[in-house]
Amino acid sequence: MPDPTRPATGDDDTTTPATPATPATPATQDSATGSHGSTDPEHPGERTLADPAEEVTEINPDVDIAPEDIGVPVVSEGERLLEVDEVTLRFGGVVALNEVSFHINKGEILGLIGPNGAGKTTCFNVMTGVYQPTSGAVRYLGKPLGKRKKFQITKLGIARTFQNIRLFANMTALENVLVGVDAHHSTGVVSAMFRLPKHRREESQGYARAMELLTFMGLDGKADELARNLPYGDQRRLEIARALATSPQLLCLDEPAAGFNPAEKAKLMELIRTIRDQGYTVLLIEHDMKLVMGVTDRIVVLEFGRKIAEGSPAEIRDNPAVIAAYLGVDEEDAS
Ligand SMILES: Nc1ncnc2c1ncn2[C@@H]1O[C@H](COP(=O)(O)OP(=O)(O)OP(=O)(O)O)[C@@H](O)[C@H]1O
Repeated sequence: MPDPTRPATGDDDTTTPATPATPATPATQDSATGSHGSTDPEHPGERTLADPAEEVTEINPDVDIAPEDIGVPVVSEGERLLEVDEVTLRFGGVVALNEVSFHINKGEILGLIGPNGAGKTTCFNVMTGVYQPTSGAVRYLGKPLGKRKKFQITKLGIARTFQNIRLFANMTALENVLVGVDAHHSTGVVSAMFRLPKHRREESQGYARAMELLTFMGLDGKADELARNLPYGDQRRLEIARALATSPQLLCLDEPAAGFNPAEKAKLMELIRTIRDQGYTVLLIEHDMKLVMGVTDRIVVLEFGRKIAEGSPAEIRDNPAVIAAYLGVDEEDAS
């Protein structure tokens, strides 16, 4: 389970191949209090959680942010994009994932839910190369991810955000998105040093792409602000923009609504739907049931590392095993 107090170093960040020169400042929520609009003691005056009084940034849904061609095969709408096949992952005696199988079709929004410690984040970590499964396989576009490293998986078209925001806090909003764009650029150090034409072309295209994504998110006016100075909700949106900058086929969002007030959650639902409508497939871990039920096409439920249910939001809502898992009672008592 990720440490909520951990700094935003980008250590296991699939979208951020480089570590910034200046150590990033944590942009994390106060999980101990769960309070809204709190401040980071090291940076008085900076918000770390969405403030209910804060105006919610409006997105610009008409800006074209469809994934760019990054040279990987693209499957058609409704075809299988990713498959988790009998994946088991052990941490010593802890079986974090126990023969878990499910798949994600191109163009859908799939919810991955379950009580605390169910294995959701571990599942993301297996899908993004942070961990290798003890047994089983993850197949993307029909091929096993095998021992691919995080940056290789990013290049294949899988991007993620984190439960606890991991922006480069001392870089601007624009620079954070440019890091994502750079993930699939092909020119190397020599090209950059001599500013060869191909490098200059990639640079200006990357800048345009990053600005498009910021505009889509409603953050273009804040492009030059340091990530650490952005309101909490904008930091969350910026993290999504950075993930989209890698032009993924599959976008994995790990609790994107954590710390959000109801107005922010409503806007987030609109954002997720719009992202899907622009051609992305979305895998969503989220504890907020209203949001999950309202935005997903299908839901997979984990409990103690096992898949206990899979189906439409309506099916999941009425599933006795799911109700029991959430209420902590026996299935019979829940039915
Ligand atoms: N690196 C690790 N080393 C040892 N155990 C781990 C590690 N990562 C996760 N676990 C354990 O694996 C299980 C699943 O954890 P995971 O974080 O995937 O759950 P989760 O469903 O994401 O929970 P939450 O909703 O609280 O984030 C837990 O028992 C957790 O303690």
